[in-house]
Amino acid sequence: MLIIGIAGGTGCGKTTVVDQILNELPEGEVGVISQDHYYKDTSHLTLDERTNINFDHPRSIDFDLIAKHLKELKDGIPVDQPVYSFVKHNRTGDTIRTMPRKVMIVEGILILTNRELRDMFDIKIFVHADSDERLIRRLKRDIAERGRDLDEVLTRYQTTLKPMHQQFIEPMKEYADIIIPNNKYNTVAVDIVKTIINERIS
Ligand SMILES: Nc1ncnc2c1ncn2[C@@H]1O[C@H](COP(=O)(O)OP(=O)(O)O)[C@@H](O)[C@H]1O
Ligand SMILES: Nc1ccn([C@@H]2O[C@H](COP(=O)(O)O)[C@@H](O)[C@H]2O)c(=O)n1
Repeated sequence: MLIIGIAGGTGCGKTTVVDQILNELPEGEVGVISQDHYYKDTSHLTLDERTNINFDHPRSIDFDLIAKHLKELKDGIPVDQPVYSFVKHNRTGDTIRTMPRKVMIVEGILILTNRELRDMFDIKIFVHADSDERLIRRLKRDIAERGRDLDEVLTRYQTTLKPMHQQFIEPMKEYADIIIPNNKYNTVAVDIVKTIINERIS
């Protein structure tokens, strides 16, 4: 199994890059684990308390479960990724069955901060977009898809997202084998990653 880690700040385009990679590749050869599914269970907290969680700090992520699932997939065992609601700030109780594939992509803002995961990745990719570009994309996406308003996104950006990005995410570029500039759609870089994957699955 080839395991590819794709990191980068919120709104840099990780999910979009993953979709572009999957597009045109034979179905059933590449699987995806998304860090967004692995925010810790917060059922013991009120909605107000959950809203105030710093979701850009590594402690908000259940890295042990990601590593366990990745090991199981390597051993050929299917796993059930939790489904997460960005509206309720909690797991929904549902799961998504994920089958082992020849190539597994693990994507998320903080995945390179975890040593155990980093060591499991054969290729580490960092997707870069400038912070103003990322904020604009995040605003549009969170208002359209994640039940947020302008004030929520900007307050979270100033209080936690920006400082956590500077402290934890940006320094992870040091570990990357490939940095994809993604201020604009970068089809050349996506094609290079696709070529690497095609070599592995053919
Ligand atoms: N290169 C790009 N240029 C313009 N918009 C983009 C680009 N990549 C992604 N987007 C848009 O920005 C938003 C955030 O992208 P997404 O892939 O969800 O980022 P991430 O997963 O890194 O948070 C989405 O609405 C997406 O359509
Ligand atoms: N309940 C939550 C959980 C996380 N976030 C934000 O999601 C961002 C990471 O997801 P991307 O798809 O953008 O990579 C992260 O920056 C968290 O602030 C949230 O808003 N609410």
